[in-house]
Amino acid sequence: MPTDHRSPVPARLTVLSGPSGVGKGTVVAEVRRRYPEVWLSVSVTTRARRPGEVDGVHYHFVDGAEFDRLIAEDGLLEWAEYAGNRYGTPAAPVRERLATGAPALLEIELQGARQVRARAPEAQLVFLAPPSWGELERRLAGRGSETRDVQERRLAIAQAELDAAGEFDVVVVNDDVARAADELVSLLAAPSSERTVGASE
Ligand SMILES: Nc1nc2c(ncn2[C@@H]2O[C@H](COP(=O)(O)OP(=O)(O)O)[C@@H](O)[C@H]2O)c(=O)[nH]1
Ligand SMILES: Nc1ncnc2c1ncn2[C@@H]1O[C@H](COP(=O)(O)OP(=O)(O)O)[C@@H](O)[C@H]1O
Repeated sequence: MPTDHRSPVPARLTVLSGPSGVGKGTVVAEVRRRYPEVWLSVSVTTRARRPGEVDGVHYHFVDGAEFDRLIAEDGLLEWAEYAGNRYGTPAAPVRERLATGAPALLEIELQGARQVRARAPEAQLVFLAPPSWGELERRLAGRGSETRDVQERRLAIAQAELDAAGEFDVVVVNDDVARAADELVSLLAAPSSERTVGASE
C-alpha cells in the first residue's frame, strides 16, 4: 500500500490573537476548564517568568542563545519580537498534533498570526477584541503584572493590532468571558471538511 503522510482526517489549526490585556489567556483558560482536551501550543519565550508561571506549562522560558538556536534549526513555525522579548511556536508538536487529525490552538500576537497565514493558509484566524478601548486600558492596568512603562508600550502596540482585526477570519468580542469562550469553542469545533492540513507543509 502506498504511504500517504498526509492525515486522511482534516484537522484545523486555529490561531487566537488580540491585544495584550484583552483577555486571551482568561478566555483560553475558561475553554480548557470546560474542555481539558483542547490542545494549546506551549510557546518559547525570552521574556522573564511572571510570578505563578510554570516553565513548560505557560511557556518554555529560554535565553536568547537558545532562541537563536531554535530559529537556526528551523524549529519554529513562526516567531516574533514583541515589546522587547521574543516569542515563538515550536513547530514539531503542532505538526504532530495535526497529523493525528486533531485540532490545535495557538495563542500568539499579530506578526506571528500573519506568518501562520502565509505558511498554512487553511488555518483559521480568530481575533479577540475588547468591548472598548477604555475597557482594554482598565484590564491591562487591573492585571497589575506590568509596570506602567510596559503597559504603555503594550497599549501602543494594541492600537496597531486593533487596526489589523480585518485581516482575521472571525472577530470575537470579549465582553463576557463565558460568552466569548462559547464562541471560541464553537469555532474550534466547526467542521473543517474543506481544510486539510498536510503534515509536510
Ligand atoms: N508570535 C508569537 N506570539 C506569541 C507567542 N506566544 C505568545 N505570544 C504573544 O506574545 C504577546 C505577549 O505575551 P505575554 O508576554 O505572555 O503577555 P500577555 O499575553 O499580555 O499576558 C501576546 O500577544 C501573546 O499572544 C508565540 O509563540 N508567537
Ligand atoms: N470578559 C472580561 N471581562 C472583564 N475582565 C476580563 C475579561 N476577560 C479578561 N479580563 C481581565 O483582564 C485582564 C487581562 O486578561 P488576560 O487574560 O491576562 O489578557 P491577555 O492574555 O489577552 O493579555 C485580567 O485581569 C482578566 O481577569
